[in-house]
Amino acid sequence: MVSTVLKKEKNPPLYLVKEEPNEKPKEIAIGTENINVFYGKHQAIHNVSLPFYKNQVTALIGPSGCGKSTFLRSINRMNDEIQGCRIEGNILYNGMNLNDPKVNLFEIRKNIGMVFQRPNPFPKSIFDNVAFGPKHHGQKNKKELQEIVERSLKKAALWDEVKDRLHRSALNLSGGQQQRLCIARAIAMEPEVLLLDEPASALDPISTGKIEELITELKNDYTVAIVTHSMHQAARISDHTAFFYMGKLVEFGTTKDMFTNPKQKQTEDYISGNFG
Ligand SMILES: Nc1ncnc2c1ncn2[C@@H]1O[C@H](COP(=O)(O)OP(=O)(O)OP(=O)(O)O)[C@@H](O)[C@H]1O
Repeated sequence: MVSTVLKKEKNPPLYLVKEEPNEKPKEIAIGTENINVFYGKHQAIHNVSLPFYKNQVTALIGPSGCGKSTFLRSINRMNDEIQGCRIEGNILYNGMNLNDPKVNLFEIRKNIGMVFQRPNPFPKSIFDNVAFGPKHHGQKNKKELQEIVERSLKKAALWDEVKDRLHRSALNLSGGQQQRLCIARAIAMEPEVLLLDEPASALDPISTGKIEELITELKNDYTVAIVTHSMHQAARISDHTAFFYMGKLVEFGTTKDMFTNPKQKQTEDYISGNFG
């Protein structure tokens, strides 16, 4: 006789979490070791060690002011641009410590690209925006530049929309297109790592959807770290999630574990909206 077990109907899940990442050996593309960041006397980041796995998306989440952007900016030394900001600790990449003052900042930012919250295209043509980085790194060959521009715009899922107006101003593009252009501009440098600081927060839902789809595609070629306020977004697109609170890393794990079985009470409170 076949017996049927009636399972109690569960509440619908809060977040649609993407499936577990492929269980391939996890190579670390870049990692931080005991990072502390200070703005003058104020310590914004406390002792954060975090791996970023190759070809995976890692989401940095946490309440406003917890230090997500500060931490993200330390990875490619963008905080160096802020007066009074000091970083301690190691940023390990290809056997180097990027936090060594001797490391060339130009090279760091070539390999570790960054896209900010507000799209910030240069007041130049679409073509010149994408070609800007390679030109400054010495690429003068016109044909090569054309190829780089086309390849980068294709990877940023923008080519079809702009291929007939490459020499018109980038400022006439929509906000969502401008943000994909900024991603194309970062990709043109052929980085290994892409740091995205709330790249969709200024965009409408359709453009946000396009950026999310794009990030999922980009991880085939790049390692992606993304700061997001949207936990739905983190759940949808990331493989790993790091939860920050008051400048400290509270928990890090696969996105599935973090959203379905968080280990720390603070993480659970935050993702279930019972924070504060
Ligand atoms: N340029 C700066 N100068 C001085 N303090 C700063 C600077 N930028 C950030 N801070 C401080 O560092 C702490 C962390 O800020 P940060 O912007 O990194 O947090 P966040 O988690 O990214 O916040 P949000 O989600 O609101 O963007 C805050 O206390 C903030 O006031």
